[in-house]
Amino acid sequence: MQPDSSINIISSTQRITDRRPDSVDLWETAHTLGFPAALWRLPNQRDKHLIVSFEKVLPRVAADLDELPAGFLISPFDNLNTDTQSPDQTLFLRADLQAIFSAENQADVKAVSGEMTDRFWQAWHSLPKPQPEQPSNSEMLTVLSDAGAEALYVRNVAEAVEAMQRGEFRKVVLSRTKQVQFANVPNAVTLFDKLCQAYPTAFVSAVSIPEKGQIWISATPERLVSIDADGIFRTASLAGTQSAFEPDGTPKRPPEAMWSQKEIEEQALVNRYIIECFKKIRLREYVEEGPKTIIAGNLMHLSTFFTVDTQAVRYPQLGTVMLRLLHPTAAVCGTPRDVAFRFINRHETHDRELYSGFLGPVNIDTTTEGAASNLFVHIRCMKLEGRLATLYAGAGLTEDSVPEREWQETEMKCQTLLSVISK
Ligand SMILES: C=C(O[C@H]1C=CC=C(C(=O)O)[C@@H]1O)C(=O)O
Repeated sequence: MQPDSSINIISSTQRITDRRPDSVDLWETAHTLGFPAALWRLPNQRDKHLIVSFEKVLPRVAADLDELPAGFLISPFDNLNTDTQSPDQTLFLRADLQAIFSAENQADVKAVSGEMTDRFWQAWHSLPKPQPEQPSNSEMLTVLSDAGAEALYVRNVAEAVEAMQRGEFRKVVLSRTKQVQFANVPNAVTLFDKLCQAYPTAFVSAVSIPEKGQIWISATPERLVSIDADGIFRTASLAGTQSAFEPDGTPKRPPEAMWSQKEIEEQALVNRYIIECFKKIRLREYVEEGPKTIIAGNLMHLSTFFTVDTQAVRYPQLGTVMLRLLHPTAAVCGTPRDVAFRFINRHETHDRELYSGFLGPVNIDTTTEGAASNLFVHIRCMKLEGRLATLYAGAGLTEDSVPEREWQETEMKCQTLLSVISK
């Protein structure tokens, strides 16, 4: 595809200056100007991507993959398509400036020509010169104690179990938060880079939302909806959790993992939820693979993979339609969905905000083959507000759940980020 003449591109042969911007430069420039930015790395890929939106207050849009221009979506959990009161709650970062960084952190940048782009480059030129390496964050992170948190969580799980034993619903995912304080405001790009290195199979991202004063950072293992350049649709069900390590620290072998009946049932419910969504649109031509044990950082899960060739089934809008039907899946909400959603709202005392929503690039050229959209469930994430980080973790409950074990599971999930950002 030929680049548009109104887009200026810095390529390896065409530099606008003697210094080429790296991801920290572009992130910091966006931050200085109050522009939203998203930085991400797709699972099993090396290139990192960054977009900057020149809209300081992000538009709330319908998550329509067929209509939206290139950009990045990030949706709250509390964003049900049946909620007619506030139907469009997904935040959209339009790709006004777009950069791809190769493994050497060399940028190829493209941006639409105009006043805002000029302002951006001026601000970049005025950035203070790169500082020597900052000290690492180790020993500079304090976990803030929340005395009643465990007791409250355990009580809520016990109530959920009783409700499920009475037959009120089959599954619910209850979450909690854990707060940590950095001694100094951490560099989001450094945290992002550490996560990329630690978790090559995760979707790793950092999203800066200046209007909220928040940066969300995550390393999620859960794909929600992808449509690649050839029109291949992908989704997956993910549930069931155990440590990826033996008590002596040796890594477990995924094919030999043992799963309890509770975990098999918990994942089967997510699977059934996805199949029900296909049934609603009478789509039978999906390929289902699994369940298989997968590694997600320090943890293992059960996952089933679904693919559909949207060209073969002549359903080009499948991604958009399934996104509307799937979110929030039974991996973060429960079944039946609306009953579980109400239980969560009645029992969780924190606002989930963007945790357990979805996020990812839409209509972005990720390869030479054309534009693709890749949306993930926003788990294994934290919200950064200055020096304060709030980590979020949930556990899928069934009538067989043991409350204290579920609390332990959320602790392990918090460790996915904590063990990396504290190094
Ligand atoms: C809700 C979360 O994880 C979900 C995804 C995989 C396994 C899960 C579980 O075993 O409970 C959860 O359903 C989370 O990490 O906050």
